[in-house]
Amino acid sequence: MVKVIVAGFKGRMGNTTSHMIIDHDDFELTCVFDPRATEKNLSEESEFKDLNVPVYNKLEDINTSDIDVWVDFTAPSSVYANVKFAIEHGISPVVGTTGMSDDQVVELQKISKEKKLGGLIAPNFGISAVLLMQFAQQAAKYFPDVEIIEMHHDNKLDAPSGTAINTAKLIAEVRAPKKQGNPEEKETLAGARGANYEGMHIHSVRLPGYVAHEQVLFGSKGEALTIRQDSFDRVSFMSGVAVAVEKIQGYDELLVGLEHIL
Ligand SMILES: NC(=O)C1=CN([C@@H]2O[C@H](COP(=O)(O)OP(=O)(O)OC[C@H]3O[C@@H](n4cnc5c(N)ncnc54)[C@H](O)[C@@H]3O)[C@@H](O)[C@H]2O)C=CC1
Ligand SMILES: O=C(O)C1=N[C@H](C(=O)O)C[C@H](O)C1
Repeated sequence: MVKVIVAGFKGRMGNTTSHMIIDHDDFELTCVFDPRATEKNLSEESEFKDLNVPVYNKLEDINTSDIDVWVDFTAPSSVYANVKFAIEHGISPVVGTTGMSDDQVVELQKISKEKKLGGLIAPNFGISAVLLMQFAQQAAKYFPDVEIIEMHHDNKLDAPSGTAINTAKLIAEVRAPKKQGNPEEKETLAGARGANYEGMHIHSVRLPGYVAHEQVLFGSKGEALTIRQDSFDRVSFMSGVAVAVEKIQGYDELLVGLEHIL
């Protein structure tokens, strides 16, 4: 039985993940954490009324003695401190929260390596997004002119999305830096061309009704290729989270990308 804490359990992803952990035969929801929580036990919530799961709202109060895996769906401002805390207490992190800097990820990888502790940061747990990133990397070898459009619900805190940044990073591994478009182009409205990652433009759309969607557009002489994925529901991320929770203790370093454990 894998003993799991869900950080950010009061949020959209944290709630969906808590249900998945509870329903999974091989996982036990040991406790949950969210600074927004006022209850002391999950049983105080009607949807969890038959459970006995301690609730924490302060990091330093968490009883870390019997937790194997820390699932984090919190916020860009808190994820680094949470994951560092987990690693320092020998708990394998499975991290979906986006918005960490490259330096923060490198620092966490260093601490994990010293402790020989398995962990995963996945910019996206959806298989459609993992495949989109792989297909996009493959296509970029032949189509170096590319733009990324990511579309999300309007409560999202970070832009561009972690998935869009990761897509651009994967493409950059196979594509020489390139300035796209007309060298003389000028924005008559600031931001019109979006963010720029090594010459690739990334556009962020935020709209009510959307969940998580991405398009990668490639253009060449007389032809174009568009790759698109859609997460219509947050359950789409759960099989990826479950695989990570199940397997992550078998590794001895902090990996980035679900594809490394599939
Ligand atoms: N990797 C993936 O596949 C996915 C990643 N995400 C990412 O997960 C994160 C959470 O997304 P949502 O659930 O939509 O956000 P949300 O805003 O619904 O939930 C975040 C929760 O974290 C809590 N929180 C804030 N600070 C905290 C802390 N220090 N410790 C513990 N909990 C804390 C908040 O009170 C809130 O309940 C975002 O960064 C989002 O981009 C979302 C969907 C899929
Ligand atoms: O905030 C979200 O919702 C999502 N965040 C992740 C990201 O930033 O890429 C993953 C997915 O797109 C949903």
